[in-house]
Amino acid sequence: SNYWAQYGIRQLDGSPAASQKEILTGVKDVTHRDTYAYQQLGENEQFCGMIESHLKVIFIKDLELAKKILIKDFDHFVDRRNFFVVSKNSVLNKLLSSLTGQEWKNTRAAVSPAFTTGKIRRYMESFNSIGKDWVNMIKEKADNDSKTAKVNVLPTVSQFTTDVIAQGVFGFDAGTVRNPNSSFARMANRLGNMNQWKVSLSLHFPKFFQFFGIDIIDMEAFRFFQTIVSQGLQARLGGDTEKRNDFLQMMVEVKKGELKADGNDELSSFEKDAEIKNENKQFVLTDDIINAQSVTFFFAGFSTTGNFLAFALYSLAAYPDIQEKLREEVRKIVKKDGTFNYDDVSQLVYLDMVCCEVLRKFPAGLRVERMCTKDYKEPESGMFVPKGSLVVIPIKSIHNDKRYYEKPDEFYPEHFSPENKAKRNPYAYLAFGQGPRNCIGMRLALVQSKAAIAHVLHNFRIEPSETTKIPMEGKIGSLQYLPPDDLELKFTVL
Ligand code: HEM
Repeated sequence: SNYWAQYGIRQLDGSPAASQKEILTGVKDVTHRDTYAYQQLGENEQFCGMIESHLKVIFIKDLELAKKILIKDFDHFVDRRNFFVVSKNSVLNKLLSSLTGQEWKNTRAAVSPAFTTGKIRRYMESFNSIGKDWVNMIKEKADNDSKTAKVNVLPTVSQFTTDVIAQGVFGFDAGTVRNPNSSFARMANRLGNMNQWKVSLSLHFPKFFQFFGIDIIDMEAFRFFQTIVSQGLQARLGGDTEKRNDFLQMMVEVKKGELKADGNDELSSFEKDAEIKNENKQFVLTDDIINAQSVTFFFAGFSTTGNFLAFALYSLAAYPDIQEKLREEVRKIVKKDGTFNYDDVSQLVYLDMVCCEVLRKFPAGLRVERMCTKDYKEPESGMFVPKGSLVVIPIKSIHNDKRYYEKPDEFYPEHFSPENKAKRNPYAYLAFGQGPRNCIGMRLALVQSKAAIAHVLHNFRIEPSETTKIPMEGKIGSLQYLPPDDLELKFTVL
């Protein structure tokens, strides 16, 4: 049926790119349809309608429309679809990424100060100490003569990210770099790496999952972290007076009204507004909400950051000249003891260009999605978005559009030179989404990853191994873009 015809909107059928059967069997993902729809729409077609199982979708191609949805008329598009709607577990519905309406606004405002650069600075010490342990662990694996280690990239980077989360969120030394089988690491992997096929099915048949009470996440792992968080919170709220530098500590400070953003400039105007609203509403940050936000790190921050690092190391191995240039930059700021200073790392221009280019080519999230919560009419384009429909902004297609990027098929950090960046429409770069509901962990993810890359490049030359496929193709799975499981690289001690 042609649902969108009643609103005078062109309806596009995405099934030539991915049939319902291919999607349900996990061979393809709805985002294959995004790529197809993006190509089907003409230069001047700004959007179209699509149907995705039970969802009515408005698919956006035009960046001005994207801007209206993400910022100017955000009021109509506050919510995201709830990935965990199928779950019996109410705490999952309290994740920042799933919350809706006013409750989302309050929670976002309450936890935002914990994600400003001033607060992330607190973590730099652990990025350095974990980074050094990590580099030493890789060195121990290197062959005595050739000084080369073959590294299975994904599990290796996740040792780093696991310890960083354990330390940064829970103030807990998980020791995964030293002992890759730590129970914290096993549980983090179980929680962070969801069964893609199950997730994909749940998106199509939420009612079925609800009816049979099927959980899409690993509940045992989930309870493991809930227990750690509850105990940590109680200790910090109770007699534990030791000053800690972790997320739980900041949440306790929020609860007591002690945590403020360190320079107001760092908060977006939305966050400032929300902060004021928040005081009026007397929003109470309950232990349940804190608990849920701590677990968010695993869903929203764990595999995204690990995958980003894996893609970054792969890109540097595949482009030795870029690697060399970056190593020179990194070595200018390394301190005698092999660590890095927060401000120095943040100011490296080429490192930032390389990271942006990695995220342009390999965006962890393939779409920005917003649920329309009240009917929306955009007068210039004639676009009408009925309440209850889903707006899709295709990140990967926009990142590969020649109109915005000179050499979309190449790995070309110059796309993000200060001059090129200044010339480009900012909405053409959506790796972390945009607007009030963008990625709250962006700064944390970038600083942590930049520290990891700096430690690796200072100590190793990275090269493809015999088994590394060039060019690498990412795997597409339930709205995410993932590196291949068997990505292997050679690390040679310098
Ligand atoms: C390279 C790593 C990462 C990438 C590429 C990434 C990407 C994204 C994207 C595309 C979104 C959707 C934004 C939108 O809808 O406009 C998002 C949301 C989110 N991210 Fe990240 N992310 C990363 C790391 C992290 C980390 C480390 C955290 C730590 C807590 C995090 C927490 C979140 C949360 C909580 C949301 C939902 C925000 C809300 O609904 O208010 N992310 N991320």
